[in-house]
Amino acid sequence: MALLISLSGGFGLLGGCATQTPIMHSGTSASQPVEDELFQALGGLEGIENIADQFLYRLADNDKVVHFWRNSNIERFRTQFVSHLCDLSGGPCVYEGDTMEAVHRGMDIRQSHFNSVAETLVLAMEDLHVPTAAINGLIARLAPLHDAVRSQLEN
Ligand code: HEM
Repeated sequence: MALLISLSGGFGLLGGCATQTPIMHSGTSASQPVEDELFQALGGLEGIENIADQFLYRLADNDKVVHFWRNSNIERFRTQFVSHLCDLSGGPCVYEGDTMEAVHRGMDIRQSHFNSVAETLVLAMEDLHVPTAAINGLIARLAPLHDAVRSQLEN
């Protein structure tokens, strides 16, 4: 239940992108922000951090998939996840972690696992009253990553 929280020592202590200066996309200037509507609709960086935290709280209660994070550094995951969602939604972050394929290789993620993680993310956003259009917008940007995340096994 409180597995993830105990691993991380409490979310209140977690660091995140907000405390750092976001890395701007190359080719941009202060007068030409790359932030798009989806990033704004998600509540900006603070909103995305809240989404990541709520996602982790819900994940801790999700017996179908929580074991995948058993050996993970949750604070690191949280930082990278925020950066990835910020980048993906058009915010001023540059995700510099490994590719989705490399990160998830060998985890044997099945379709049911993928669906459960996606559902957990949607429920987390609903908890926070993120507008439905923004939820759908983020899911639409995550969907193309499906094949990179999922194992090749058909199951
Ligand atoms: C579109 C869907 C997904 C996206 C965009 C995504 C994104 C990410 C990101 C950005 C990270 C952090 C990478 C890093 O540490 O550098 C990560 C790590 C991780 N993801 Fe996913 N993920 C997705 C689906 C899933 C699913 C379905 C599972 C399992 C059922 C999963 C399990 C994990 C685990 C366990 C880690 C931590 C790996 C570690 O500790 O090194 N992910 N994911």
